[in-house]
Amino acid sequence: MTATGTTSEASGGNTGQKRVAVLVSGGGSNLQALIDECAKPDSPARIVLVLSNNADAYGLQRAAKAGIATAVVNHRDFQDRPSFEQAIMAELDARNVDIVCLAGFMRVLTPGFVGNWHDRMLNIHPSLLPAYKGLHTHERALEDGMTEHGCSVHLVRPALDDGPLLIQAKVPVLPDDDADSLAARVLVQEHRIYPAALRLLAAGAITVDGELALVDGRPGPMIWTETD
Ligand SMILES: Nc1nc2c(c(=O)[nH]1)N[C@@H](CN(C=O)c1ccc(C(=O)N[C@@H](CCC(=O)O)C(=O)O)cc1)CN2
Ligand SMILES: NCC(=O)N[C@@H]1O[C@H](COP(=O)([O-])[O-])[C@@H](O)[C@H]1O
Repeated sequence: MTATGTTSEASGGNTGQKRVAVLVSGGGSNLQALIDECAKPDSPARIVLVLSNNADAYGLQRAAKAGIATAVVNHRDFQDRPSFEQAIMAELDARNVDIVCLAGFMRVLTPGFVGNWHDRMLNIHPSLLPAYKGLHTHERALEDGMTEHGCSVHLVRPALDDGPLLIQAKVPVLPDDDADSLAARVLVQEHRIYPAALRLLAAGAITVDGELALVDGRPGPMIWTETD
């Protein structure tokens, strides 16, 4: 387990902002969208940690370039998920994190960990949930001949890709699409809805009634299209 700090830690930042940790496993393009959003002067959120289970995740380099503290907690270094997650919790607690964002974090989290972050942990998923939970979503949508696809931001629950939906964006599936072209079209929308969802949650605009998210008091999810 390794961690780095930054000079921005000393500044303490704006005390009114929610302190956010982003968990990544790969390239971190969604992380970059969150970094760019939180760099806005009116952001209600401040990213204080980027943590990865993969030391080679490019998302860690994105964080370092932005002056954000990083940590690596490699799941292979632990005998089981609870001990892996205990190490993650220690990093989050050390930085007084308020909100966790999963951004291409590719480990299933246990109910114990998820319970610590009830209604305070977001995930971005590359499908129009509840359709296509799990992995390989674009391939499956193409195999099924879907004409519409998209992405979702949801509050994380123990059940995979479940939980109250905050924002979704829809894209057309084009006749000549393959998984890569469809993924690229969806990713553009992921980079729009994830920052917007984090801003809403950090600003206190999200309430939850059972398993229904209310966005600014209105039943969610907000549904966006490419032209909104
Ligand atoms: N309890 C929850 N944990 C996680 C959720 C969630 O909604 N509830 N979201 C995922 C993100 N995710 C899809 O959005 C996802 C990530 C990983 C997997 C998965 O099968 N992981 C395997 C390992 C795969 C690998 O290492 O390549 C595993 O953990 O054994 C499914 C869905 C994050 N966690
Ligand atoms: N089930 C989780 C999942 O599939 N998440 C997906 O991983 C990609 C991460 O890209 P990024 O590292 O460039 O943000 C994103 O497309 C995200 O929706």
